[in-house]
Amino acid sequence: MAELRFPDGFLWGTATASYQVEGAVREDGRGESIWDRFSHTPGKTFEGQTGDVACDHYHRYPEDVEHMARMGMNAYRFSVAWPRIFPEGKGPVNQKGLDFYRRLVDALQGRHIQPCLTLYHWDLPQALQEKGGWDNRDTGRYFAEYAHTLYQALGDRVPLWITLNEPWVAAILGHAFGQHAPGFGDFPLAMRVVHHLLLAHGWAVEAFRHDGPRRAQIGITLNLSPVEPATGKEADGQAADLADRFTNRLFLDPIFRGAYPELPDLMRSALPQATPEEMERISTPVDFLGVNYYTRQVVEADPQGLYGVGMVPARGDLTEMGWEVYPQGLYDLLIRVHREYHPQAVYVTENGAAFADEIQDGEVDDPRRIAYVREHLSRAHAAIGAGVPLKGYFYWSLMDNFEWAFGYSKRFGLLYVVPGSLERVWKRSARWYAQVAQANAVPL
Ligand SMILES: N#[N+]C[C@@H]1[C@@H](O)[C@H](O)[C@@H](O)[C@@H]2O[C@H]12
Repeated sequence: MAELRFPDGFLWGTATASYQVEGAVREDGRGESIWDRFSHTPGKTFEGQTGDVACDHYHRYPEDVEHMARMGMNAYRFSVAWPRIFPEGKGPVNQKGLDFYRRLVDALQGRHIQPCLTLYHWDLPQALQEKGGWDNRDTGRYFAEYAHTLYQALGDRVPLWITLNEPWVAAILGHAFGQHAPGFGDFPLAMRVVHHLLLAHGWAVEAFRHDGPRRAQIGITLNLSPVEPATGKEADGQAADLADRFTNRLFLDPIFRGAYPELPDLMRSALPQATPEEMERISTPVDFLGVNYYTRQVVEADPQGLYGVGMVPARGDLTEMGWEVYPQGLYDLLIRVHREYHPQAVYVTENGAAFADEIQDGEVDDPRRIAYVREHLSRAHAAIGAGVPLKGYFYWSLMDNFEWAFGYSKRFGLLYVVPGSLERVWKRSARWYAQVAQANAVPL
């Protein structure tokens, strides 16, 4: 059978995030997070749904690890809930919180699954939000202390460490558009948060270099997407360039080039005046870049749009999120970041799709998700062939979970989670992905 073989040692995993899967939000000393507060605020999430129980991964993780092992996964990307470790964001460590993640890492290692740990996937301790949150530079210092605590506790048992997940989303959706926690609609605030998140990243990498685990690696995960002009008109091209600067380059440039990209005056003036020392800190070298890829952006010049940029509505093969299925964008993106930013290594830390999955007689047939993953993996394989140092792929997500403001209405998982019982049911895509992982090859 024709197949695309991946390099030996390629990581095949799935990804989740603490607030989206764990539940147990009041258990074993966990403090409140900004997502607890946001999801319990009327009108913020689909039907007022919250992550209070989510997938109950906090208690069911042994079963979930067994599912991963049966799939033949050799890696698992998860995030640590900062409020489980420091209920108030700083101060005394909550030992029971640390113990949970020690048990999870033990279970993964027991099944030869490499842990890939994300330090921050948006669930900031509410106590820090009440001191200004990411608008307060001190939060970045507390983040570095939190990171250092985990380096000491889990060390080399975790080979891959990610400082931040999608800081653009945390900053912009959470502070400019109000669609995510903490729910502000203040663009200058959002730009200060961009800078403070980058500083937090730099301080955490420095702490890692100073006395973190010796044999492990650290990186950051960015949400990236190719930006294309709707037409060949110069104005649309300029709009695409600006959208690229405001989304992709806003983080890629500081981290890999030590400087922000050129931005429109209004946008630039909202960024704090960064000192050379701060930019050096932010661009402390990382071992890898995590890429979260879902779709491309098509934009046009639009005087009514943000900074004159209008998003062209996606057309064609759409997911339940309304995103265009565009596998070629993964290839284009991987080639671009490789050629322009030269990361030592790259992982696809998230790629996946929500479709209208239905369970019938205990079966979930999801051919569109199989096609989605097969097409994206074929582009990933081509990128490797073109020289991109791609070392692994994490499907988003292991299981259906709390999709932020969409609640449980969007199903991304390979495992179908039955409402109420929370029973996990393998979708057909789970069996297909298991074959890929076990063969280290994609069947064509
Ligand atoms: N939406 N969507 C799915 C997925 C979300 O569930 C993750 O938490 C984020 O890291 C990223 O946005 C991608």
